Amino acid sequence: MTTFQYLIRLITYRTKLYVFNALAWSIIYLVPIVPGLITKEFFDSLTGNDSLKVGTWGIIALLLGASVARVVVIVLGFITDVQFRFRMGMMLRRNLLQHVLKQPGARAIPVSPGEAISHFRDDVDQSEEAASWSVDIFGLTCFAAVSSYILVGIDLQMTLLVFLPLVIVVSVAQLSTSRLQKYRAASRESTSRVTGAISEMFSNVQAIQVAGAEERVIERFRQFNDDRRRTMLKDKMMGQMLDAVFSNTVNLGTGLILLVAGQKMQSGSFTIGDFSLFVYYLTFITTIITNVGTFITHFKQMGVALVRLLTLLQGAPARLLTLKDTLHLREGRGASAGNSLAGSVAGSADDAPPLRTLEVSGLSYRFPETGRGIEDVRLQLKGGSFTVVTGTIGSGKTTLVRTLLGLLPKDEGTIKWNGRVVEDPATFFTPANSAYSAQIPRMYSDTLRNNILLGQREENGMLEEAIHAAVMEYDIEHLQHGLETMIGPRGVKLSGGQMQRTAAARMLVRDAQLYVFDDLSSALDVETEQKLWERLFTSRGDATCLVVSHRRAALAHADHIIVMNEGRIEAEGTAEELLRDNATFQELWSGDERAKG
Ligand SMILES: Nc1ncnc2c1ncn2[C@@H]1O[C@H](COP(=O)(O)OP(=O)(O)OP(=O)(O)O)[C@@H](O)[C@H]1O
Repeated sequence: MTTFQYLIRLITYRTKLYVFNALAWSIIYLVPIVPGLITKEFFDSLTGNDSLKVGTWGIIALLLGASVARVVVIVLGFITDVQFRFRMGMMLRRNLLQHVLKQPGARAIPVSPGEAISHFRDDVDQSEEAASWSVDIFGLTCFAAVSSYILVGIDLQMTLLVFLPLVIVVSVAQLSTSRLQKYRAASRESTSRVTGAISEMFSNVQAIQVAGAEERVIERFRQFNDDRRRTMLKDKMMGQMLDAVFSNTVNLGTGLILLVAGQKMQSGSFTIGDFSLFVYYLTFITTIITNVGTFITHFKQMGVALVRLLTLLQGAPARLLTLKDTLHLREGRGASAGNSLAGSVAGSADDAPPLRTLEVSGLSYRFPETGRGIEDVRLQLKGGSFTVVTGTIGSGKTTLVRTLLGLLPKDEGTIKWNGRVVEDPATFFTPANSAYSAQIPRMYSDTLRNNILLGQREENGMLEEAIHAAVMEYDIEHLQHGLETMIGPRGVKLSGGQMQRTAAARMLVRDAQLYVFDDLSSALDVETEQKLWERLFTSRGDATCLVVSHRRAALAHADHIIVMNEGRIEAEGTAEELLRDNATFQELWSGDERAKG
């Protein structure tokens, strides 16, 4: 999509509103024509050349009337402009958000959260700005057409002198736009890096402290800021230089007109009224030149914003950005697409039939950055079984469960629920079909209760059961406000083990047919870990469990164990079989023993 096509798509999002806005602003720009003519009339009345003959008070009344009319249309223009800009900006943000929400959870955005926020905020604002300024171009063109008609009628040569600067400035602006575009892109990039670094620092405070990396992190942050200062300076300097060129070209034109007008007035071919009209319109022509330049600048910057917004789409068609839809994410296209997806295969997220078998065949996913991941994974889970995926560090355990659940987009492979293909795992593997707890659980700045429930209604003692199964009851007793204790970024910091068990409770509080745990017990002491797996094993009822772990306490409960190595399944079987036949498993088993010892 070119910048121009993007602009057109933004404009046509609410065509009527845009036309109304353009009309309002055309009137705003045209209204000054009238006071110009009235002022000419006034000066001509002094020399007896006036044609209206309304007297001084009549002229004052006309000027007042024109001013009031202008104020009214300006208010109207701002109302339409705000309406148009808001809708356009919200449409872009909505479409971007909808796209991000539809992406596999683990690859929803291709940049850091800080950078993504900057795209949502600044690049959308930039696009709004350019589309909004395009309205002014209509008004300015109308003003230029009507005023030049009037001025040409008075004196062609003088009129050319008025409009000459316009041509020069537009040419200069055109020539320098590619450089401005480059500087703008660089300043945006460096701002994103600073925002991204702040976000990373705040979310990794503990890791930075533990690694004693404060100095290095601050040094890196300083470099980013220095870089930003340099690029911003270039960007601003270029902008200011263009501004200076715009205004000085106009001043030069003004000087020329004054010189020529002086000679003509001496010769009597030019009245004082004509002179006042030229001078009066010149002020507005200055605005025209500046505003045309501003629009060109905004248009070029919009091109930069478009490229950055498209990165958030991660290769999806550019038209997604400007799809015309209701601003509510839950209504219209979003909701209908969700229903049809879920309904097409293996039932919707709420009504999948009881799980008898979950089959995975040929499942592959390679991270584009490293080319590593999982390759041709084939496995089968029986309904009600307890399967543990184990393997050395980096062998692909997390990638396997994430690809299975649709959190990573599979490159190849089929997933079947009771023999029926699951077309969209991301939509399908959600409660009440499936629940998942990630390796690094996320906690929110809220009460422990809300962190577990995450919007789920509390009913039938499910919360207490989940807390018990997750071995959390002792911890809750010892927290000052129990379940109402504020945790997360601005509350009590939970230990790694408490976070893992909170995540387990969060998962268990949801009824699901398939529970997927990724490394749930790595931060637990031996006794708690033992208790946790026992309780999970007994409280899960008929549910099927897929557990990523290399811990004996988990392996001991497994009906079936899958050993991963280098992204592939190396061996499968019971603990007994694998202990007998598989060297990797023997190593993992004894490694866990050593870790405990
Ligand atoms: N975000 C990522 N980008 C690029 N490569 C990745 C990413 N995450 C994992 N990998 C690579 O994919 C491979 C599998 O990683 P994965 O995290 O699935 O292993 P794992 O067995 O779960 O390891 P661990 O026991 O440390 O959790 C590894 O080689 C890893 O380096």
